[in-house]
Amino acid sequence: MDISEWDKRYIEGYESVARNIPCVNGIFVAYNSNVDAIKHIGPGDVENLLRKVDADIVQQRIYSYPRQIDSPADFLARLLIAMKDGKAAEIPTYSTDIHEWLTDNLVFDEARMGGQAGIISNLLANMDLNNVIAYIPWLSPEQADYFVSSPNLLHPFVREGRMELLPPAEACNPDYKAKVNWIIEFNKGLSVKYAEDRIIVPRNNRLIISSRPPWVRIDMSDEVYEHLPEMGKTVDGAILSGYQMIKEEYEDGKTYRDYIARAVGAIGQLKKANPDICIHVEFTSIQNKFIRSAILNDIVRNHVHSLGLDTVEVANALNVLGYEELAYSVIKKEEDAIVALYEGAVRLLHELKLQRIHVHSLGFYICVVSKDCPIDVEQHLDSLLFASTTAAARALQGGINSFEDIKAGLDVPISTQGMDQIDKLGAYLIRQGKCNLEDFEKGCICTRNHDVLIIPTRVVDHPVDTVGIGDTISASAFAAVLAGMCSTRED
Ligand SMILES: Nc1ncnc2c1ncn2[C@@H]1O[C@H](COP(=O)(O)OP(=O)(O)O)[C@@H](O)[C@H]1O
Ligand SMILES: O=P(O)(O)OC[C@H]1O[C@](O)(CO)[C@@H](O)[C@@H]1O
Ligand SMILES: [Mg+2]
Repeated sequence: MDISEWDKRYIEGYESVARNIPCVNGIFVAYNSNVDAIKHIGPGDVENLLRKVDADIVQQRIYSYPRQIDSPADFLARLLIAMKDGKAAEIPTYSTDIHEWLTDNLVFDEARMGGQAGIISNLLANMDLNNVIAYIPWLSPEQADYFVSSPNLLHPFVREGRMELLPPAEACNPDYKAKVNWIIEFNKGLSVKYAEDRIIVPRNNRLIISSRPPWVRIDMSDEVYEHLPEMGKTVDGAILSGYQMIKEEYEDGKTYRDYIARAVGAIGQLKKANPDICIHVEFTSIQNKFIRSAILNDIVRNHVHSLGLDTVEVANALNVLGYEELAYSVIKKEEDAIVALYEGAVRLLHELKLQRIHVHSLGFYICVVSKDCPIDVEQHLDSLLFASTTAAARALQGGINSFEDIKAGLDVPISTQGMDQIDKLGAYLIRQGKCNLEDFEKGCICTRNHDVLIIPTRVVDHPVDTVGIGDTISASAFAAVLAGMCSTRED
């Protein structure tokens, strides 16, 4: 398909999802939500920060590649690395020192809802989904204020053994504090002078400093855990995220094993009263390879149906699953990186026994689905096109406040770079005899072992923010998949 044909197919995708979305009963969303303190850095900002630290130490830190932020030099090292490559990154910090240093030295531009579960809950509620049940283990009054106030977005609260669903502001715990992450957004073309070097940022992206205070636990109160089957019964799917915060060891003697077991138990509880419930996990950057591996092997494999992630995260996942070479080919900037990405997605689908894996990249998405996924390839294609439209609308407007807002995404141009990338993949697949030109051009490739959807996406030249666009893509696509399943059941 050329761009004008894709434009038409995009409208069909939007209309089909708009028709079907009302039949989704609901989605359960847990665990992570925080306040994102967003700073768009401009000319001179990084140089100012660099003047406050020892340049030699920053240089050493660049070489040592800190996987957690303990000092301003660690922060600047990871910021320079992210800016040089235009790559997204998320690095944890376990003390409040860096937060205080940033507050003293940078003024944030805006504070908004952050965390996959927070962003996704608001998006789904604003899309008018019938019923969004959000569960945030550390829901504080300040955090609750960032949730949209809407009757279709509720949070469980157990009173005298009975579960109630309440607006977040009524379900929060007044003793809890908000978790605040700093988000440093940098724009394509920004020039930064560093020692003898000059960095020119190749792509708009962001660095996240994820605060990990000791009270953040990926868990549930026993009461809510016991009532999960009740909640599972009322929804068609669950979107789970935040596992990146699991630590190897805790101050009180607990270990990652306790939290992994509980996470798997929670999925089991949701499935108890609703064996057909479809579970999506939104992956993210996980610096600790041991935890990354445990999440994939012990939570995702065998328990989860659908996984959403960006290209760096595909490489990271492949890396800990023993596919180091393929992981390297995904991230090195060579001609065949998209082929490696496709091969990697296929590997992950089968290795992790998923029904669906959705990889989002700038300019294109690749989704690989198993043969037993209950909707057909055209419905999968609709869901991806709908997700790209929703993401473009968010990048353009900074948020989605109603289903109607999504339509603006249809006016954002389809990325020609994305088209060029997928043409490379098409040439490879056709050469390998995996599909013919006609199927490839339609975006749907059916093979004996799985089906593959590949679409060019809409890219906004000057996005309001980039943080949270991936969450928007995965959640809107997943909601659309559920809508496809419900409409298929009703037919
Ligand atoms: N300007 C843009 N226009 C449209 N989509 C974008 C734009 N910038 C980024 N994206 C999409 O957003 C995704 C970012 O996902 P990810 O790295 O997971 O971020 P986050 O976790 O913050 O949501 C990219 O993979 C790309 O598909
Ligand atoms: O790992 P954490 O602290 O939950 O942070 C997740 C981060 O990812 C995002 O959800 C974007 O995907 C941010 O809004 C948030 O700061
Ligand atoms: Mg993401």
